[in-house]
Amino acid sequence: MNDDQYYMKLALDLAASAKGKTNPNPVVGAVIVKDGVIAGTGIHRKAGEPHAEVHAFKMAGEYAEGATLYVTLEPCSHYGKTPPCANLVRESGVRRVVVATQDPNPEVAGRGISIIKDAGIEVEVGVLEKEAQRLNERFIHNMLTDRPFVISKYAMTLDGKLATHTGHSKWITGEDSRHSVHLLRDEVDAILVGIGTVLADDPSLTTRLPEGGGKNPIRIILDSELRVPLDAKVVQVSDAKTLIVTQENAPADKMDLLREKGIEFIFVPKNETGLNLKALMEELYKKGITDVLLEGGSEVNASFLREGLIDKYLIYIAPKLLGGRNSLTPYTGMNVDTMDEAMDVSFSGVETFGEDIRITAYPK
Ligand SMILES: Nc1c(/N=C/[C@H](O)[C@H](O)[C@H](O)COP(=O)(O)O)[nH]c(=O)[nH]c1=O
Ligand SMILES: Nc1c(N[C@@H]2O[C@H](COP(=O)(O)O)[C@@H](O)[C@H]2O)[nH]c(=O)[nH]c1=O
Ligand SMILES: [Zn+2]
Repeated sequence: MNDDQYYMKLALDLAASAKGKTNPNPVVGAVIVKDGVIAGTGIHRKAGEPHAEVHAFKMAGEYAEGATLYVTLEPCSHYGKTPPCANLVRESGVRRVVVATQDPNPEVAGRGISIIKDAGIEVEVGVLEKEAQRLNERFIHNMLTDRPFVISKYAMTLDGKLATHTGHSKWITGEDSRHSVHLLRDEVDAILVGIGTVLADDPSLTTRLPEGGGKNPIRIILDSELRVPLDAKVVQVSDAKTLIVTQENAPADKMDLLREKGIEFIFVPKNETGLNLKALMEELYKKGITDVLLEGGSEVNASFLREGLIDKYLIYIAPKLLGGRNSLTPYTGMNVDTMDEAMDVSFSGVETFGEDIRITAYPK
């Protein structure tokens, strides 16, 4: 690893410490190095607050003169909630700027780099670019599609079952896995399940971290016939906000009852295969939802898979075997006739949580 990679790795680790806290903004880390000594570091902590570069320059002070700036995302060039970092960099006195990856935000998209280059400052782009893009996969997806980043997460036994044939599923995975799921919930804007899971598990879908803290994502329930029980845990909005996705012609009196309990509704037209999920995703993004943790169940998983709306897979596998002719599998209802119609993914990593493993995969 050369010096540039060393300092960029540090900037990436700094950025990653704010993962899930800066939505809808990306996470960004900045490191200023002068004569081989780190003179300033900065991270973007929250949308609307100063950017990473601002913190780093404040800390570096006059050491910025003749220094090198390492930043995990191209310095911004627009007036969002904060002034453009590219101007700050131009006036800072730095001699060299190393950028991990360009900012795909159409407001920036290379303009930040040009402003800095035009000022005669040496700029290098692409150091640890893959790592930087993976870290901001959610933000990059938002900028390229104007849709939330959808993570399909489920827990299954070694023989691929979500529950026994009686529907019993508590628990498939152990404490460590379930804790990591709550860490995921803390990071995402919304969690989405189908009415089937609500009826089967009566889940709370809240974030419960033993260390406390953590925020509750917005709970989105796909319920086109409005079958949700009035006493379901997800209807208790004191815990977390709940959005029910249903049809305009769902029973009005039940909708009124639920509205009185603080439930909000999104109406999405039904097409031949069910609710129009692409339209739903676009609508959710307009409401500021930048990522969705899809927690099933098997029918909803299958419909998102069929629509090509899954952007990342987090699959927990427990060292258990259930068998069962009718036991639920992760994408029930998604059926193809021959292997060449299979949906391909690429495995990107395997981690262990207690006795379980978690596979991370991406659509091909
Ligand atoms: N059954 C299992 C899971 N089950 C996930 C269910 O779909 C549902 O999200 C849970 O019941 C959520 O409950 P609550 O929100 O915590 O009250 N998920 C897991 O990671 N492991 C399992 O063993
Ligand atoms: N967080 C971040 C950047 N984020 C960029 O700026 C946009 C948000 O601008 P604003 O609304 O002013 O916060 C965001 O969409 C992304 O393009 N840029 C940077 O130079 N450094 C940072 O630390
Ligand atoms: Zn900026």
